[in-house]
Amino acid sequence: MSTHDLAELERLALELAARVGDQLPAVILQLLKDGVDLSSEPLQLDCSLRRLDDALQGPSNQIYRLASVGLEETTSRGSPVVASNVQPTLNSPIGGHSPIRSRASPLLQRSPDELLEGATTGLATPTASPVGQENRVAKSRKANTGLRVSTSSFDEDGIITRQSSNERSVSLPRKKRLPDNPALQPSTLDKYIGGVWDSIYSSIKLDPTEVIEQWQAIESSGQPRLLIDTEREMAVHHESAVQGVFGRMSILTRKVSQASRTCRSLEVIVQAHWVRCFEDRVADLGTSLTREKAKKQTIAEACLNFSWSEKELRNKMAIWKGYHDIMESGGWAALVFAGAGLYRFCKYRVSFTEETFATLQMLRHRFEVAADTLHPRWRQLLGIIGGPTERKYNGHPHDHVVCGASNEAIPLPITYHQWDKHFAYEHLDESMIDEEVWGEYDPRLVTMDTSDGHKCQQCHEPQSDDPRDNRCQCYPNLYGGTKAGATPVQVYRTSNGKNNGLLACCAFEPGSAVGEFVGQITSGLQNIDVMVGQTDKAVYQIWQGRKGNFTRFVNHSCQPNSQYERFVWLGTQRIVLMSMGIEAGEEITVDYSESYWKVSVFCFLERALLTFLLDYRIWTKSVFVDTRSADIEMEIEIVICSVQLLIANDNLVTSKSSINT
Ligand SMILES: C[S@@+](CC[C@H](N)C(=O)[O-])C[C@H]1O[C@@H](n2cnc3c(N)ncnc32)[C@H](O)[C@@H]1O
Repeated sequence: MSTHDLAELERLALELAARVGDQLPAVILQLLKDGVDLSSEPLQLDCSLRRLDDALQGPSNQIYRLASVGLEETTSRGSPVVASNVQPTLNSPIGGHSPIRSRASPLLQRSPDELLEGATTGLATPTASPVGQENRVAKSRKANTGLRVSTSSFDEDGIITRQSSNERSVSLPRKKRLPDNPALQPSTLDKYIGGVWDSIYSSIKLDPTEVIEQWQAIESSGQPRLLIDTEREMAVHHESAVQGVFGRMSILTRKVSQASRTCRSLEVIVQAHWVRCFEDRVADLGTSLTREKAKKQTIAEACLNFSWSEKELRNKMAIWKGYHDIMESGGWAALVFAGAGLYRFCKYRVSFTEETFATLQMLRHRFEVAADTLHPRWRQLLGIIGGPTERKYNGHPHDHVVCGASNEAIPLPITYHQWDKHFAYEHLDESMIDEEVWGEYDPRLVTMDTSDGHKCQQCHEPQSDDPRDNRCQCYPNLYGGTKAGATPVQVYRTSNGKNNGLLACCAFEPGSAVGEFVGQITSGLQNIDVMVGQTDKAVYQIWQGRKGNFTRFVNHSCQPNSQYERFVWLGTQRIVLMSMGIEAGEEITVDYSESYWKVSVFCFLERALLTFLLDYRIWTKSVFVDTRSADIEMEIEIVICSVQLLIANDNLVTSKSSINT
């Protein structure tokens, strides 16, 4: 077959796929308008080829089913969540949903018999036309799609699991009833742990130098330098000066708040440590006195040093003992990063049970991994009590894989050594273009009118990286210049054969972004896990095998708690992992079996048709695409009028096709 024929075939396959992709949304919309409930039964899209010679023999001709794609999730599941911020786009055949998850097309490995049986296929890789494209084959790992949600609240890894699959619905979060007087409510363990994660992943900077700097600034001039400058500018009193004052005051307030937060951590460190010293002193006196007398004498000594009454001291001690116990089980990070609820947690002691301390012990290394990697100087605070100030976990937060109950975290590369002794992973904040493939071109660029600046395709508000100009609030934690700090997720070691997975440390509201799918923008990879992106101009792959971000560790589940969404930021397509309601402590999962590629019928058909035509050298007249549910049966017939695709004779003739539905 000549190159020209191949090109013609490819063009034909693309055209067919485009037509199917174009018509499908309208067909589904029409069905919805006709009142057909597409959510009650699974919909199926079948793609078949019929041999022309069979067709000529009559209606009993053999139909070659190429692939079968369930459509139910594209019409029902995603909609409620995305309704608020995702509009259908031209590029997604079924309403702006997920791009596809690509694995090598099983079609490529199938025998004609298997094809005739019409087995459901996997995903096809796209045809892109980047510079220097080559087929690079890498090791393939098969996804097992059998993950089911169990019923316990904590599994053996200390991971929260769902109570029932029904909870996985995408309804918006229910508002919690506020307690009558929140300030007086005792803090529960969940709230406490949430507070620790919140502050570890917040922008606070726990570092003794913060306190020293502020103190020195006050001492040297009577008041902070920042304020003196500010007042000078205020005298001028024109608009930019007011703005300047505001800016400086914001910085001063931030620094003093940081210093105050650091002081609070220092305070609880010394108070918890004081309890340990108290116990030592009691033990020391206990060598010559009864324990009761030893304790009484130690309290008397302390009252003298603090200048407090015994009652006052005992009240404080009760709280400090709480700090000490938390530190003993959850480690120093559990105490140092405790949120505002720490005092109440220890005062009411409602959750001071064995289970609580077992849970904190389980989280100890997880807290430490996050604290050490995100706040490299936090352990310096322990210097105040002569504690160890050296970091245990260095590098990037996701260089460490946290393990089940109370085990130390292990280095990420070790978890891949069974497949690759030299495994290394480079953490990226932004995707990188594979220049060998795309040169200078970014295949994620979409065609759009920017005469009026960049407008969001979903909310239609102006987009900008400068937060003062940006009005798009679609995924505010990812785009718009007010990026939050690190995402509260950790790589964890699963115990059920999935190798690593991704854990949520904090809850993610339905519809909020967990993160962007970041990796190497490439093309032409086969037999390897890649995400396929598609714009009106190009089809590209995002590969995360050796570089990327944490979305690389998201496993498949048939009852996922997140999904991928296309989003265009400043004219460049992004793929965002969006929460469908993720609880703190839960594994983050997506459905990357059929549901990813089923929405991109376009890519799938394109490859399926092409492969079939090329491999089996048949000539065809019609392609049928059916959508079916249990009670409705319909058929979208794509009739290619007088197509003569005579590949066997190396003689390719095509004519214009038309589609009937
Ligand atoms: C994107 S990676 C996810 C992270 C992966 N578990 C790891 O350790 O690198 C996809 C691969 O994870 C594995 N995987 C994902 N979900 C799975 C599941 N539910 N059951 C078994 N393996 C799964 C498969 O090997 C798949 O090719």
